[in-house]
Amino acid sequence: MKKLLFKSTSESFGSTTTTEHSKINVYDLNLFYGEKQALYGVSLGIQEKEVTALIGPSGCGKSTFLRTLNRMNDLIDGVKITGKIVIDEEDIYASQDVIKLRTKVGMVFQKPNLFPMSIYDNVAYGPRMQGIKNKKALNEIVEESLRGAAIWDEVKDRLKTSALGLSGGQQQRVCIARAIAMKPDVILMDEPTSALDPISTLKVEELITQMKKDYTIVIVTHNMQQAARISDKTAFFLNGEVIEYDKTDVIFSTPNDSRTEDYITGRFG
Ligand SMILES: Nc1ncnc2c1ncn2[C@@H]1O[C@H](COP(=O)(O)OP(=O)(O)OP(=O)(O)O)[C@@H](O)[C@H]1O
Repeated sequence: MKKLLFKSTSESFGSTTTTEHSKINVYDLNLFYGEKQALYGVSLGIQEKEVTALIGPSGCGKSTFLRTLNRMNDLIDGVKITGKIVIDEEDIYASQDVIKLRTKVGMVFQKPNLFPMSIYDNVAYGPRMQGIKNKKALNEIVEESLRGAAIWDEVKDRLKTSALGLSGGQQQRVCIARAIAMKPDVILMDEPTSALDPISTLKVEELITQMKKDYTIVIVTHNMQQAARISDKTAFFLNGEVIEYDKTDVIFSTPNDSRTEDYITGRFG
C-alpha cells in the first residue's frame, strides 16, 4: 500500500507515515477524463472534524479530487479511476450504494443552486426523498438544519416564501442547511464563497468554523486568506498531484516545497 501523507493518531506530521484512523483515506488515486489524466497518484488522509483546504492554480485538479470523494465524477462520461478511497473503513468505489454515500458525504457548490420552491421545501427536499413524511419530524429537521447553517433567525418568518428571493449569501447558507438536513458526516464545498460579497463570505466562513465540531469539511478555495483563516490542514495541488499536505500554519509559514512557497506568495497561479 502506498505511503500516505499524515499520521492520524499522533501530532507527528510528515510524508512517510501510513494511517488507519483518518475519516477518509485516499490511496494512489489516478483519474482520467478519457485519455487525459487529471489526477496522479494522490494519497492522503483527511481527519475527522477538521477543515481541510485544497488549494492550487486553476486546472490543477482540486474540484476533480473533491468530486471523487462522493463519486460525483461517476456522472461524467469516460471517467476512469484507479486507486482506492476509504471512508470509515469502507472502500467507496467497491460499494454499489452511491445514494448512501452521497447522503453521508454531502456537497455544496460554488453558486447557490436552490430549487425554485420555498425555503422550507428546499431544506425538506432530501429528507422527504428519504421517505420522511411526518410533518412534525420535517419541521424539526428544517429548523435544526437552518439553525445549524446560521440562517434560522433571518428566514424563520418567511419559510414558505421562495428561496430564490433571498440574497446570494443567504441562499448559500440555505444550501448548507439543505446539505445538513441529510445528516451527513462529511461536507464537500467547492469554492462556496466565490460568488459572495465580503460580508456574506465572512458569515459563511464563520459558519464553516462552527460546523467543524460536527462535520468533516473539505473545501476547495482560490482564496489563500480563506484557507489560512478557516482550515486545519491544507493540500497544495499542482498539475494533478499533491505537492504538499500539512497543517495549514506550516503550509503558509514554512512550506517544504519551493513550488508551494511560490504559489502562496503569488509568484505563479
Ligand atoms: N468533465 C471534464 N471533462 C474533461 N476534462 C475535464 C473535466 N473536468 C475537468 N477537466 C480537466 O481536468 C483538469 C482538472 O480540472 P479541475 O476542474 O479539477 O481543476 P481545478 O483545480 O478545480 O480548477 P479551477 O480552480 O479552475 O476550478 C483540467 O485540465 C480540466 O480541464
